[in-house]
Amino acid sequence: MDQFTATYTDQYQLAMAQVYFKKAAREKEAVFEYYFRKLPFGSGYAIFSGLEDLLKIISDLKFSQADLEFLKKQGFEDDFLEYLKDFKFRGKIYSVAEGDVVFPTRPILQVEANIIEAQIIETLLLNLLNFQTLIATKASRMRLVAGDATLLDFGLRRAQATGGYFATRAAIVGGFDGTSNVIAASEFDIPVSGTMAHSFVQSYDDELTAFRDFAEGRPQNCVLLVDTYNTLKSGIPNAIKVAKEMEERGLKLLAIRLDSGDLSYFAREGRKMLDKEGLDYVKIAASNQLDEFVIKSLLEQQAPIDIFGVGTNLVTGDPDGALDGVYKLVFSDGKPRIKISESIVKVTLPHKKQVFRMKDAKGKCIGADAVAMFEEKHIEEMSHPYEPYKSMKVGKFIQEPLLKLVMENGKVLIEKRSLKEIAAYSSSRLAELPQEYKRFNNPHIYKIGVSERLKAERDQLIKTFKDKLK
Ligand SMILES: Nc1ncnc2c1ncn2[C@@H]1O[C@H](COP(=O)(O)OP(=O)(O)OP(=O)(O)O)[C@@H](O)[C@H]1O
Ligand SMILES: O=P(O)(O)OC[C@H]1O[C@H](OP(=O)(O)OP(=O)(O)O)[C@H](O)[C@@H]1O
Ligand SMILES: O=C(O)c1cccnc1
Repeated sequence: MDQFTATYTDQYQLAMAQVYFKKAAREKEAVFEYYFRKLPFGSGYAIFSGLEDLLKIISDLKFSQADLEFLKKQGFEDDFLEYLKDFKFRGKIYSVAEGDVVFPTRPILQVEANIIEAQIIETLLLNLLNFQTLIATKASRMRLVAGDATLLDFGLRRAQATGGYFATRAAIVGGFDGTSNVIAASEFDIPVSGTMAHSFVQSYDDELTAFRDFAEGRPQNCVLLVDTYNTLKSGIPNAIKVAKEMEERGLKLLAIRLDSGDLSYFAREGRKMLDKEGLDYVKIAASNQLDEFVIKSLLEQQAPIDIFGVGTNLVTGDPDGALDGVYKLVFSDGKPRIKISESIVKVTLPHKKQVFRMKDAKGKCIGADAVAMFEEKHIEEMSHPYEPYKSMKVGKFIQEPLLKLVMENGKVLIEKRSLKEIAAYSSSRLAELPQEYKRFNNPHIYKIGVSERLKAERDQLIKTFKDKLK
């Protein structure tokens, strides 16, 4: 993660920061919030990912000497560069826990800092959180349909350049079991695994010798790719021969991999052929442009596939190129701030806030979160954010506050969790979400409400701006 210095940002952040600096506004306090507007993949929920990376990077963030020299050449002024030399993020961050299920239009994370620091970290924050949340959500959809099958990330080669690194991490948060990506596995302590490529088989004059040599070189966790020439007539029979030879040496072939054709048909035929030879322990792995829909379909066809290797569609978040997460100013210099728009959906909610998840007496999520003023502890009624006559009494519900202080004075406050722990937390939060929000077709729309106080504050602010324009 060494590539992240404070110039991992857009130039306009620095242009604004220099003006704040010159106008002696550098101690001006600001609160920005992170949220997204639209769920990706037609999903009924998203999985929040990337927080721990973000906090770690922010806590170490500085401008290098080379950064300062570059900025000088761009015309930034000496006194400002002198200030940047000692730049450190010293603010607070409140956030939803990494791995939690999250929904559009309500704050997931809040930054409270002086305005220069809060502005400089914007691009980095959006870059990390939008991407990982997108990929963790995609991975989670595959986990939902894959049941007990093993899910492996094979995506590095298809990822948008270095994005593959964080895509692997996010895939694990979303419920994948392992990866072929060695650097990410080593950095994030993720189980690493893999099979063999077609080139290995092609490089030999015959498939059987290729399989024998591979099994010799990789006696544990050996997986043979069986579709280079002919899956049923050559690949699987040769794999069976090698599996038998391994048995003679006290070893076990782990799996065969199918990478083309009708995966359900080949898996069924392959299973029969292996079982007939007493090789019922040999697993079947499948790959080839898989996604949540193909995995769901294969399992509905009762394809006996134990391991799915997923590349392109996972790490590129197909078909959604990006999560549209934004970072908006909601409070500064002692005053609430609002962005007015012709489109009511784009009018921001002012003030530092808290978000409550509504739960019934048994602790089950009822499918609603309410956004409130930060000071509010319990709310009686929540209103639809835009539709004036829609509201709901919520006083009787357990109200779980979601935004917790995770950074103070630039220091990370939360204990580092392993990815396994984050993934387990994510899965437990997803289990609390009723089924209707998890289906692929027309999922139920999760309710996001605003407290009466917050709504009144917003409406008053809109009125003030409208009155000014009269
Ligand atoms: N039984 C099945 N049910 C649903 N989808 C399947 C099934 N078998 C394979 N698929 C998926 O259908 C697509 C098939 O892709 P394609 O037509 O390119 O076949 P292919 O076998 O890869 O062809 P080629 O031999 O040229 O590589 C892939 O996304 C694959 O995962
Ligand atoms: O289809 P994806 O979900 O993106 O999964 C990854 C794909 O990458 C590999 O193919 P590639 O042709 O790159 O290499 P190979 O010769 O090892 O098959 C692998 O065999 C999968 O087909
Ligand atoms: O290990 C594998 O089989 C693998 C790894 C990356 C991409 N495709 C396949």
